[in-house]
Amino acid sequence: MNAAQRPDVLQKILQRKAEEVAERSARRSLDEIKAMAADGPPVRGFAAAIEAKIAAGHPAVIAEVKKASPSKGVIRADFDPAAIARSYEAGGAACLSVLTDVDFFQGADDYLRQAREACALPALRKDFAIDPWQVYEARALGADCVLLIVAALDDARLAALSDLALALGMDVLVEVHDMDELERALQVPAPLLGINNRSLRSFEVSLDTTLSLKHAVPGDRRLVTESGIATADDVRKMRGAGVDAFLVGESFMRERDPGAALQRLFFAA
Ligand SMILES: O=C(O)c1ccccc1NCC(=O)[C@H](O)[C@H](O)COP(=O)(O)O
Repeated sequence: MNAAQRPDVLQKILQRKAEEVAERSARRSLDEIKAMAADGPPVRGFAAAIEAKIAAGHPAVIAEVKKASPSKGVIRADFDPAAIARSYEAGGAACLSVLTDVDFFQGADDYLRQAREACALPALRKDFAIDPWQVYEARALGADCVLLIVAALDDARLAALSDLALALGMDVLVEVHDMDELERALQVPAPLLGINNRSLRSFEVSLDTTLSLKHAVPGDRRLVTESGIATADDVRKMRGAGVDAFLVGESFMRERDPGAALQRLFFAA
């Protein structure tokens, strides 16, 4: 089966996610999860942390806590989210991204709690949000930002989930893969706009995805380039094109000390 014939992994993930939301919301009602969200720890400004780094003349790195992925299998067997978070903070990260999806990324809600509690960085809950219940759940877990993947949502659902997250005090990272999705993303008033360089069909990564869409991102959005950033050349290419915010997982996760790897890649003279 070639890449063009391969079913989009996102569709498989979304099918399973709908089952997961049904299971979780049967165990805990919307009213209960709303009450838990209201009791969540105070929000740390996620977009503000990115802007502060950039205003200080630095790249803003959202450093991902990622054990495994559909494209690569297990990336880091020796996985301690709290130690990784502390290492990222010491290495100069602006924010964390923590994968909580169980079935495809071997993530866990506890990884988000542990990573966030171990440091002062704001944290993105990296999951596949399709339902308001999950947005309340994210806040209850302590998330400071949620990911909304345009390819996973129709316009009405995208707007509703974004409005809800913002109303709960969180930031929203709206993620796109192509021009159609970018145009849809711009209907949502969220400042963080992620361009994911990884194809959901072939898993191929091309930084040209960011470079080819960048011109269409208005000045009031903060472009975050996501996936496949691994070398000094990648960083130079992106910064040369005016991209100052990065979401990086695998290349740090494969290093013994992920924060030292971040420091070398982004802050070495
Ligand atoms: O990482 C995957 O294999 C993947 C597959 C299908 C949907 C999403 C996927 N990754 C989520 C991400 O966006 C990345 O974890 C994130 O951008 C970091 O990418 P990387 O630096 O390449 O680990």
